[in-house]
Amino acid sequence: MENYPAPARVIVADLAAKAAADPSRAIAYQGAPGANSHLAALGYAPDCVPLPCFAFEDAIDAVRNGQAARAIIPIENSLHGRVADMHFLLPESGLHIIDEYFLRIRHCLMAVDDTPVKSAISHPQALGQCRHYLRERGIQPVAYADTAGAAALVAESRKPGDGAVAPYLAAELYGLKLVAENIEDSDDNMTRFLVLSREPKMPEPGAGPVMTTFLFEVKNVPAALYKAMGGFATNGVNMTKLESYQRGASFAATEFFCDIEGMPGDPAVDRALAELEFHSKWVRMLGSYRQARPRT
Ligand SMILES: O=C(O)C(=O)Cc1ccccc1
Repeated sequence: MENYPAPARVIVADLAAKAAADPSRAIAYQGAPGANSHLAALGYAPDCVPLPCFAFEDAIDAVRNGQAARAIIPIENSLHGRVADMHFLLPESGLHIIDEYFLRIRHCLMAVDDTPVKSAISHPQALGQCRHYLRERGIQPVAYADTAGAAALVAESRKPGDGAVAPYLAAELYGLKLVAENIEDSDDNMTRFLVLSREPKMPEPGAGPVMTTFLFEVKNVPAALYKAMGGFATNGVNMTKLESYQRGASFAATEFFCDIEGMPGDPAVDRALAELEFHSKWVRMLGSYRQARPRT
């Protein structure tokens, strides 16, 4: 609680008390009340209690220790790429991906008064999504833990010329004046969120395909990745994401974050995963869930 700027603490305390009264309704997220992840929790489950957590690890711990039934974590954005390093957070978390959720991200510039804004404080992802708007006006981006936390900080410091880039709700919660709305550099500014749970869950019935997300590390031999991927091609399993990421001092891009259509138990998927495992040092399944937005 003490990590948050003072204007956010009373709201955080209220939400924490509501979550403690009924953890089954609580959805933990990283950030202060009014952050995009707060909006995502309410959009995904309107009757939930959004539980603000200062760091991603705190949101994951809240699910692990039973303070919240689920966590909702931003993973990638259509304008600015990867948001959270889930491949670092998830494997050791012991949690399962049970759903995905897409939120249209709308950024507002807000301040305590009408002084021209010289610095915009916000989450690096939000600053990156408004890069052209800020640059064209000579506004200096300043990184902070999250968007709404930045708004609470501006409301607390009341320094003339400081602004925050945050959702409209944050301006309301922390009593800031709106300088501009929808300052993101493109209209199709979407963030994909993953919903995490202690227990795996069968994908909900629905029109879209089932998705499965997993991590793997290929053996460091020629053509290992090519051969590891071959099983998906020969079995007709559609791969919608393959991202390499760096972990450890090897600096060899051999670890990957992958999304496919289908799930274990599908014969074609099982055959493809068997070939993947043969050419990999390890494979870590993170969860299966219904596709929430078609991959066009
Ligand atoms: O800081 C927030 O509002 C977050 O929830 C993180 C974030 C920031 C920008 C886009 C999506 C999520």
